[in-house]
Amino acid sequence: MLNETLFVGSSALAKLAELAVRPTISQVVVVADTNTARQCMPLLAPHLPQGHRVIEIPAGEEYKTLLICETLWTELTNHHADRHTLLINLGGGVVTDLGGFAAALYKRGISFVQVPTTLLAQVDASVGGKTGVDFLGFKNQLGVFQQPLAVCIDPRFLLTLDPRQLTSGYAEVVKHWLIADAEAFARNRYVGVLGVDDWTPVIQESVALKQQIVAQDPLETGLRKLLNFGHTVGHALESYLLQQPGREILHGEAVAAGMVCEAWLSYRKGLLSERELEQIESFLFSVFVKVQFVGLETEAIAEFALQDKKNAGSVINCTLLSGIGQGVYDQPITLPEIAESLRYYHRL
Ligand SMILES: NC(=O)c1ccc[n+]([C@@H]2O[C@H](COP(=O)([O-])OP(=O)(O)OC[C@H]3O[C@@H](n4cnc5c(N)ncnc54)[C@H](O)[C@@H]3O)[C@@H](O)[C@H]2O)c1
Ligand SMILES: O=C(O)C(=O)C[C@@H](O)[C@H](O)[C@H](O)COP(=O)(O)O
Ligand SMILES: [Zn+2]
Repeated sequence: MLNETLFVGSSALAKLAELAVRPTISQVVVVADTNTARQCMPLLAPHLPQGHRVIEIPAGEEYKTLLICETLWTELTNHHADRHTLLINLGGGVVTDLGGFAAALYKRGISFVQVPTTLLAQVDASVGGKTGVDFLGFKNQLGVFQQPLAVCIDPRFLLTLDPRQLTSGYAEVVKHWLIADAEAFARNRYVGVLGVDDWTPVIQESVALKQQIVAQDPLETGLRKLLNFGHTVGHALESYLLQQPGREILHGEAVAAGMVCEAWLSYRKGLLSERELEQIESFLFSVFVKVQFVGLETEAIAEFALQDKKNAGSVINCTLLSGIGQGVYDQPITLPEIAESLRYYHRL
């Protein structure tokens, strides 16, 4: 069962204000990163109760770690935050993942509200209860499923977002189309990154699609693995490049590359037609910059997939496509196949 309450639109923060003054809440603590503390706090602040505290963490994927959780837990402890504390996570997927995880563990669990401020977090990361941090260079290696009290999505936060970050978030929107909405893909495939003034309908559609899947399988025993399309190869690429200073890429950029590789694997396994593969590739390359690596690196990148959470024993399970708008999960693939898909991507 999902118990998260979702609000999308310019009244979402007013809903948060109502939640934050519940008499059962002892104190309100906002977690923000250095950028969202500066650029997003002005929109949120009028909706916060008096006496709230703000804890700032450094911005960026390299800080989605246990060490930063410890600094957060230390601050909470030093300020006598009890079990009735409400944590408000104000930021992109790094803040919502880490803040949700930290809330789930502090005193065995305190309530938290997600206030996502990037497109990626608004269409994906803040919804569905996956929280966690990276560990030993592997993405989200430590985490829990824990639903927030609410998710409050105000698209006005996107006004200060860097265009590269906006495009990165768009990858998860496209992922949702490819696994479950052929009509939306067909409607948008000649458009490029949507040049819309109001992201509200795009966010609403994407979130509804994700919620529909999560509601049927919140703990990812089966169907939810559809939401991981592009991530077996995408996370491998993201993790590999994260370890190489100066070559880091954004999560959505990695997922976009991963979707090309996994669409090609789907084609190679006879699940996807050549025409569909070509449509997916040409759309993705029209929107996302090509991720740079050399052919010699493909084996080392593929190795990261050995830690993918969908795996069972030595079998690497991937989510593939049996058509545009039709994901299929638990498709076994091998390390050489992953490396080959990366070489295919590299040659394109
Ligand atoms: N839990 C999930 O279901 C889920 C889903 C998808 C992705 N993720 C995770 O999300 C993370 C990526 O999230 P992201 O792409 O939001 O990155 P991010 O959280 O690093 O945010 C990107 C950058 O934008 C800045 N920023 C955020 N909002 C801003 C705003 N409104 N204006 C100006 N600057 C702003 C941040 O400070 C940061 O520098 C990855 O760690 C990924 O694994 C989780
Ligand atoms: O919500 C989900 O389920 C997803 O898989 C969404 C992904 O976009 C997201 O990147 C997620 O954090 C990946 O999870 P992981 O289990 O592969 O770490
Ligand atoms: Zn993702």
